[in-house]
Amino acid sequence: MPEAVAKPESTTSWKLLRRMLVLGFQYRRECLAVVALQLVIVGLSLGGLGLTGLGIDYLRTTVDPASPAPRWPLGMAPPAEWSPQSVIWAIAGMVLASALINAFVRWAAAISAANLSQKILLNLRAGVFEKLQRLSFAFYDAGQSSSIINRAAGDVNAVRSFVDGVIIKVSITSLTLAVYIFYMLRVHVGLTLVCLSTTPLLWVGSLFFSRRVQPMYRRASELADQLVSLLVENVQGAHVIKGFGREREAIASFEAATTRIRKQKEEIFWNVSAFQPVMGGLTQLNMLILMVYGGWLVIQGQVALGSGLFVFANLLQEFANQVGQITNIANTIQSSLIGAQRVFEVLDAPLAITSSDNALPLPRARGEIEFDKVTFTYPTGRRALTDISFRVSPGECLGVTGATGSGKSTLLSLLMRFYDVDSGAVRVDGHDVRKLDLDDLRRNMGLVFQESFVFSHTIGANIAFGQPEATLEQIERSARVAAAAEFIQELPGRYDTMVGEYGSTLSGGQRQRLSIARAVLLDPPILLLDDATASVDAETEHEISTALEGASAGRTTLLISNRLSTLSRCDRVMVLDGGRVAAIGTPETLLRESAWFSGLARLQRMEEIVVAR
Ligand SMILES: Nc1ncnc2c1ncn2[C@@H]1O[C@H](COP(=O)(O)OP(=O)(O)OP(=O)(O)O)[C@@H](O)[C@H]1O
Repeated sequence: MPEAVAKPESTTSWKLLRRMLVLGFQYRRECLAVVALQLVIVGLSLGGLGLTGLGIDYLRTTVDPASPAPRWPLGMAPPAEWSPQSVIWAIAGMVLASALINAFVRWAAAISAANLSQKILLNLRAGVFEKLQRLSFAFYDAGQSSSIINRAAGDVNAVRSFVDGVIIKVSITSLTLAVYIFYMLRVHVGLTLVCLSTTPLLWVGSLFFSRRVQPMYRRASELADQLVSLLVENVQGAHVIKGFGREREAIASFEAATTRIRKQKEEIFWNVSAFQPVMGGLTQLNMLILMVYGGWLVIQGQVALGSGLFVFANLLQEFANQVGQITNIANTIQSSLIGAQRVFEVLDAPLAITSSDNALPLPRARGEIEFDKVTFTYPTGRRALTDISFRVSPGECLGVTGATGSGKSTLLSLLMRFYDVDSGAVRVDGHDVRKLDLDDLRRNMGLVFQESFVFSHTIGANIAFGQPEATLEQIERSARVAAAAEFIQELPGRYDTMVGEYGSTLSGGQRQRLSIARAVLLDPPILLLDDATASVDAETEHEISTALEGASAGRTTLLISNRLSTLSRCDRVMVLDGGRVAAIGTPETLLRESAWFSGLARLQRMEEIVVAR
């Protein structure tokens, strides 16, 4: 079965949640450290608050000796000879000390939370990137590259936020709420129960909110994909856009895409911002209850003014803040669920093309190639090859020609095992490629693509891409074989010259020769050349043909081309037509026997005559 991006419906939110909890469990030690520090912060805040309440109670008895005496905790009662002013100074000093320690612990907590975030992000990105490297072409055919880029860059952030924004926050919030409730119950049980009676409404509200915004977050991710896709297309196709004077339309479509994102974000924002005041309003209701009922309890002498009502009011406010966090947490859960789904789709995509457990090693192939009744259909359902059979002997050069879309490049993809055949077999040295070790198989082949891809690195690093440890001497030798040495010598930094992104500072012919040098450096027994001279002028064609001749010497070569001059250098030529073999033989035989080949020859001779005139 080809790899494809799994359907979103196949993964329920519960399954995703469970998976992310498992992921969070991997970081349990770091999470526990962050939670522990937060608990110290809560403890210090409560300590400071309790001390302030005590100070108020002390002041009250100082002003009105008939009022209830403050209850000093842990034998903290000040010596009788201390003046009221000294006692207040002592209490204020302790409040300040606890605030300073609190600030230090907050700093430590922020650092450990940031470290944890980065660690998770790094691991997730590495995991996704590694998987992307191992996935075969069927996966890339099925998913848009921009969506894949977004998953590795942005969505991993959403998954990370589940650990630090949900798991840790839920732990902190629930522990903090528990501590607050315990403290409030100690002040007065009845007052606590009455004030917190509105809390279930908050939970129902959160549930409603999360159901409402989940589809909005999913849509926002899709729109972000579309924007990246548009951006990539516009940057890569900048020449075409300028050439056709379509800048205005390009700008308009980009603006439309950003507007769609803005509107979607606005919708999310409106929902979040409407939800927060509603939740806030509910918690303020508690304050009303506190003033009426709590005030009565103070008048009755059942609750102290400072360590009772004052502390309680502050706790209630903090309680409301913590409950307000539930909105943020619900919000983060939604966005991270969507992100997680998209990241896990990549991580879970099955690897369709892998080495089997008992794969045969192939250190160095002799170079025999055989296609035996091969039929192949792309994952999109497009049949590309039907019942193809041919053999290439070691050291032989087979030219492959045929109309566009006749299946030439597909032959190379099957040889490299970018895809597996539907039926029949592709063999190298008599072994079915599916039975061979995949790395060994690919190491035995040098591939030059139709579109040569050059990395934004130095010329030398581009040639040594398949063998980074290659010496400068080896690199120079490969460049000479590929007829690239001459133009490289003329570059300002020679082999250390940086080439622009996608090789934009090189001509098409130069890029092709770099690719040939890159393939030659590996010294592969099999060379696969995909239409290297397709879109170059006669002079460059000559240079590339020279390069190809040098490169293919002593190797089995499959050379795709529609140029007669290139094909005539091959031992035999195969003509493909609609994914089938139409003819195969020496160039001379084909000139007589293949209508397509003789037609090609006629056409190109006419071209030469026109050029000569
Ligand atoms: N990744 C793909 N997914 C689906 N269909 C594909 C894919 N690549 C190629 N095809 C289709 O398979 C058929 C054979 O394509 P292939 O690239 O092998 O032809 P080709 O002879 O090399 O063409 P050209 O000379 O234009 O490069 C074409 O009809 C093409 O549209």
